[in-house]
Amino acid sequence: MSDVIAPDRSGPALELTGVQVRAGRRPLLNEITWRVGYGEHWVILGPNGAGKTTLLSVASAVRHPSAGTAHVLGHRLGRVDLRELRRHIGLVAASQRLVDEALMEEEDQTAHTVVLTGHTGTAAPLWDRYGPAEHERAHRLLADLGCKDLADRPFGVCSQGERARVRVARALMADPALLLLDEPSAGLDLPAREDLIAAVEDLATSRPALTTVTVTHHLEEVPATTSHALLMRETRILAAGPVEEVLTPRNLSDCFGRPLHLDRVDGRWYARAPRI
Ligand SMILES: Nc1ncnc2c1ncn2[C@@H]1O[C@H](COP(=O)(O)OP(=O)(O)OP(=O)(O)O)[C@@H](O)[C@H]1O
Repeated sequence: MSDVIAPDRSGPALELTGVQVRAGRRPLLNEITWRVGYGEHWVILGPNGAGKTTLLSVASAVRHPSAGTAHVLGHRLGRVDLRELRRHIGLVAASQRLVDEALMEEEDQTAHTVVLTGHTGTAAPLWDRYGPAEHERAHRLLADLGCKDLADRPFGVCSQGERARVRVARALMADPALLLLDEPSAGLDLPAREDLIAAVEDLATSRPALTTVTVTHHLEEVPATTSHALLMRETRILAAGPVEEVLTPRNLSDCFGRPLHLDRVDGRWYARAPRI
């Protein structure tokens, strides 16, 4: 019998207790205690080098803590096959090569093909593994992300904004319980950013069981459907909890080390530094 593991929904989606991550002697994360319930939508904010991506690497079952315990989808890292666990986690990160985009461009593969590769979690398509149901699902996901017209377009000619939404569709192909987005709007122009945010907000409604964690540098990129926020500074959590309690001018000023004003319009946040 294979060791297939499934998300355990009797507890939280993520539970990190006293987590430390070191690279050599250098601490990258310290005393991280964090709990994410199923169906919650978190944003992680913090200055460059605070440890946000390192935290996502633990949450995505890519990295073990050096100390402390991390449960991901109810399974303790260190006691479970990480590759099996990662089948239930969708990760969209500009820094990671999840799909061989150069090969996709070279071979004129379509956006639909890129989404299909999410089914096998491979960098290139494995055609004998995709039946009519997978093809149909890839089309549906492109439609869900507001880009069904891209299905037959070569991925290589898609704009950065279109690629960003195709990557999210690809991450959803394996029907993950947890979707992690690391700076999904990086490099997008204003309309492309807004389209991506709208697509992520729609997911919160269309997939109520999906848990999401988004890392971003900009308050303007925080989806209105965000339920919780975590602020990091210098390897540690500064504040974490319901978004209305955490995203305050005082917390943000402490986090980024300068006075900041914060506005909220139609559910979205806008931050700016006052002129001194
Ligand atoms: N393998 C490693 N060895 C040594 N230092 C590392 C390693 N990985 C990350 N770091 C350092 O750890 C710190 C935290 O990195 P991380 O990428 O988690 O920060 P971040 O908050 O995501 O930053 P940014 O906003 O700039 O993307 C950085 O100073 C980085 O240089």
